[in-house]
This record gives sequence, C-alpha cells and structure tokens, in this order.
Amino acid sequence: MATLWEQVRGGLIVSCQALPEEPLHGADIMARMALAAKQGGAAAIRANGAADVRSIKEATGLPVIGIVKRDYPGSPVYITPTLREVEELLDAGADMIAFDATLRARPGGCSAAELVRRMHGSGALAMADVSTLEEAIEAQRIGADCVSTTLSGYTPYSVSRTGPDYALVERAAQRLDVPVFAEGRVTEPSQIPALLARGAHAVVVGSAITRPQLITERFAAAAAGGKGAIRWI
Ligand SMILES: CC(=O)N[C@H](C=O)[C@@H](O)[C@H](O)[C@H](O)COP(=O)(O)O
Repeated sequence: MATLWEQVRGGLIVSCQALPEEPLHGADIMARMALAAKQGGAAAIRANGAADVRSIKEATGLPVIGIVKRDYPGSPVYITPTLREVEELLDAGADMIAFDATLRARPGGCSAAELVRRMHGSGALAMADVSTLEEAIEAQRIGADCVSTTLSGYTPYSVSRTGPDYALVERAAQRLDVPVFAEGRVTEPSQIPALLARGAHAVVVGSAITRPQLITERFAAAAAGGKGAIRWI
C-alpha cells in the first residue's frame, strides 16, 4: 500500500473547515464537502475538530490531517495548542496531526516536542505549521515529519501577503530534509505548479474551495466594481 507521502506527492490537499460561526459548520456538512473534494481529485483532507475528522474519514476513506482550533486565554497559539487537542485527534483517528510550531509559548507550558512525541507514540504523523524558516528548521529538529507554511502572514513577525508565500516554500524545501507543504492563500490553480516547482511536496487549499461565503464575496465585489480580494479566516 502506498504511504501517505506517496499518496499526496505532487497533489492537492483540501482543507474542509467551517468554524461554529460559519454557515457550513457541522460534521455532516464537512463530510459532504470532503466527499466533493475527493470527487474533484483531492488526495487528502485537512479538517478541524475530532467530530469532523471522524465523519470525513468515514465518508471519504482519504488520509486526514487533523487540527483542533482552540483559544486559550492569554495565548495567541490556537492550532492544536496542547496535549488535550492531540488526544482528541488521536482518538478520532487522524492520520496526521498539524500543530502550531511557532516558537511562541504554548498554553499550559507544554513543548512542541512533547506534542510530537505523543503523536508518534500512537502512530500518527506530525505536521508543523510554521510562519518562518527559523520555525521550520526547529520543527524538523524536534522530530516533526513535515512542515506546512500555514502560519506565514498570521504571526506578528511574519510578512503579510495577499498570495502564497513562495519564498518560504522554496527556502524551506531547499534547507529541510522533511517534506514541505505549501498552505495559505492559494486562490488560483495556476499557483499550484509554481509552488510544486519551488519544492512543495503537495499544496493545501482551503477557503478558495470550501468557504462559499468568501468565494461569493469575490464575485459580489467584482459585480460591485471592486477588485474581489478574498478575506481569510
Ligand atoms: C491561519 C489559519 O488559521 N489557517 C487555518 C489552518 O488550518 C485555516 O483556516 C486555513 O483555511 C487553512 O490553513 C488553508 O488556508 P487557506 O484557507 O488560505 O487556503
């Protein structure tokens, strides 16, 4: 059987996420969204929350990269911040768990290395969500199986862009031995070969495929004579 790395190499991973305040929130709806993504050619799915991970795995049979977004008072770290979220995702059967691998203090003081050890202890792979090359290097050092550029533009010290962070993908792919995933603000199919050419193992696309309210905004803005920029969640 092909490994997860072989299954996704050079392919598209679709992030199917709807937060409680979004119209499509709900595990049943996300499972249908993920099935549509599978029919369209997604090689794997990224999902938020144990309930969504379970229902998406059941509906699609695709590898699932799980996260739990949870806010803790006083901490900016919200993507799988603590062991509690890791346990929830292991219990749900996530094949890979993505976590905030920035160098910021985590709520409760647990280290990123501890999270990775816990994932590996149950046979799950660890995806480090980073915003800079320094964080990517440190993530590899502590044992992460891959890195994703998810948080580029979402930490106060990383450069905010309107499109994907091509430079981080390229520099991380050159520097690291582990696979590098391109994620964040991919809005056009034409960006994908450009990211793969810079060394991305695969590309993760979310909002531009699975957040219809944001997709609609682009068209509505264009109808109103605006440029149709996309907002991000
Ligand atoms: C920064 C953050 O919280 N990113 C989240 C991580 O899971 C998701 O909200 C994004 O949708 C995902 O990364 C895919 O990116 P985009 O939706 O830009 O294609």
